[in-house]
Amino acid sequence: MAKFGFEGSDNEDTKLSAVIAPLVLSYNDRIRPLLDAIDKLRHLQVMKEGIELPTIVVVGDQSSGKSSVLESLAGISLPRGQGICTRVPLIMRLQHHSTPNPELHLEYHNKTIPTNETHIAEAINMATNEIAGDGKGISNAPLTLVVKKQGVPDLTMVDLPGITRVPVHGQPENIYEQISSIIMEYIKPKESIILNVLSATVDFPTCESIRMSQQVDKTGERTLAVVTKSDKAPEGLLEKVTADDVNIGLGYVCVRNRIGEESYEEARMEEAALFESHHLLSKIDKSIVGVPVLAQKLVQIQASIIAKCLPDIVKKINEKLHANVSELNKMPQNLSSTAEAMTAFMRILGSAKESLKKILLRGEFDEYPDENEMHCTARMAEMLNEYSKELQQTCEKKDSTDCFLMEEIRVLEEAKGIALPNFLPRTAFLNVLQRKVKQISSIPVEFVIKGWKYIEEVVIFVLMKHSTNYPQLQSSTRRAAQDLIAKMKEISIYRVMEIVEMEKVIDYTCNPEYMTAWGQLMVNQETFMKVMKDHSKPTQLVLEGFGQVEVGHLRQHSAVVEQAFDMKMRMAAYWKVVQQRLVDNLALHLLFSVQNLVNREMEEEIVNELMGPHGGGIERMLEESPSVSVKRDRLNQSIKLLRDSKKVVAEIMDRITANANGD
Ligand SMILES: Nc1nc2c(ncn2[C@@H]2O[C@H](COP(=O)(O)OP(=O)(O)OP(=O)(O)O)[C@@H](O)[C@H]2O)c(=O)[nH]1
Repeated sequence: MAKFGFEGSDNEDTKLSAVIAPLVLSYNDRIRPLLDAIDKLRHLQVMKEGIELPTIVVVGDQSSGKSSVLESLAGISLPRGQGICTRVPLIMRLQHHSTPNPELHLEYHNKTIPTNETHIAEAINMATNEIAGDGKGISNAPLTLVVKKQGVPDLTMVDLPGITRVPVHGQPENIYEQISSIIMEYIKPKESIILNVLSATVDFPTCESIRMSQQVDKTGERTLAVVTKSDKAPEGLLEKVTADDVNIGLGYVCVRNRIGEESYEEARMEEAALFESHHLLSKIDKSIVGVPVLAQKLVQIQASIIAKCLPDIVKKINEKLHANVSELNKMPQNLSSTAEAMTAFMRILGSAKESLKKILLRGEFDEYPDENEMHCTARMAEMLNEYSKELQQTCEKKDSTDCFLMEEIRVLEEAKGIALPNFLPRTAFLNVLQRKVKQISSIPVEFVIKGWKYIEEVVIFVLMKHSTNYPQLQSSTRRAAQDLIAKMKEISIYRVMEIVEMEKVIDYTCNPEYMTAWGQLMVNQETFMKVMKDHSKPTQLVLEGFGQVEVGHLRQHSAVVEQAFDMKMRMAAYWKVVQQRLVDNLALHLLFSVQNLVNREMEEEIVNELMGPHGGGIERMLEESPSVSVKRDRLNQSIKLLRDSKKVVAEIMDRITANANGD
């Protein structure tokens, strides 16, 4: 109990265990305003905003005596009996009031139904039937019972349906799962105090309610056990509560509830007499027996948990309020004229265009610092590098599988004509070039397809992000972007195929690198030819640009080998130029296309699409989309709720401060 810092001595508790009304004397005045504030917050349903309130939750196995405990505390009759009685969460607000006439009412479905002590059980049953249906089903929609009565402790508790594993006749098959999920919802928050009602007639470790509370409160620091039916099973009760096999951090209170048609006062007298004179029960310490002790403990626990949770509640209310107000401010204004709609539309297009310029053209990604996919210039550079590497690797792979110079020799043999032998036939060179280009011809096309796919994803993401507040614009905007990019991709593919085709049929460069590279490669020719002619020399040699090659097989082609070597070296020098051109041209083309897309064509295409037969026109922006208006309503409601809640907690905090200052 020290965990919550409770005050009050055992002696005081002992005195209270005598039959007295009111049940709790001293705490009410101090606790009442705090509890009222929490009850007001509960009534405002601040829990809907994810803010948990300190709550005493009553759990227990079916027929363990939960309702009986509550009626003992409230001094009224609740529906009691065999089988399931509590079918909805019953929020019970007990309030001491000074007038002798009790006032009772039920609150549910936004209505208040006054009732009285005689008809309360009946009224609860009717309300339960209205909430959960006439059968045996259960519901998690709560029913509130307010009891204002002289002498009751100021306490708010939630009684939950009793846990049962076996559905009784007429109950749904999954009754256990339904009840467990309601119980879990209430006992999980760390702000909840679990009042675990255990019947003295059962073995505590076998109780389902113990199993459940242990799941959420392992150390038991927020669990208090009430042992009912002490009169029915007095043997061994003292040992059971002393042994504490089930880890109850806040301790045990043994009670004897009202039995049969006893009046409330009679029941209290019977209970006091039982614990006073029963030969076994009288041995239990008086600080842990009787309903008055239970009332006292609950009031203390409630006060300390409220005091502990209140600052956090205030903080959470303020945070949520702030977050919701700024979200509402970010929402679009309601547009009322075409001019306003046009301005909003142009603003969206303008901001999307600026965003795309930044990420696609200028490489500024301050809007998306953590989303690597949106760092477009870097991603496109990576794609280009990969493409360049793939071009190179594909050629090298092919070269390494062929025997050195054999392709050139074959082509030269076929290009032979009646002509002077030392002229390199151009057709042979073009033939080899064609084969090489053919080997890599699909790579540039795949590159542009991949590039456009990426650009499309980025463009659509940015457009959707900037038009989130106008979902009615999004389908035509998306369509326009997709159509435009599809068109541009087609053009790119055509253009790339043309570039590849040019490389295939024409051999030209003005790049001086070609001559330089050829010159460097030809330095090896003399050594190579010596090996060809002098059969005593080793047939392996290292050639600049080719590494170690085997040349023995070429000695039988001495007529063309020199020419083949020359052709290979020309091709090697020229191929570097071709590869470079294929990378440079595609990079220039793609960047140029992206510039056109962002700077000119996108805007035009989107406007045309929106104004076109399927676009719906700019007027569509005037109709607020249902999702936006639902969101606006939700935010407004939530802001109102939080403002009301803030007022409630502000009042109580002012009071606490005033008290602390001794006002
Ligand atoms: N002898 C005796 N009987 C008790 C005591 N407490 C409860 N009962 C009886 O046990 C039965 C079940 O009590 P309820 O209070 O309806 O139990 P419950 O846990 O609210 O039941 P459900 O909500 O339906 O699960 C009733 O017949 C009560 O009269 C007690 O201290 N002594």
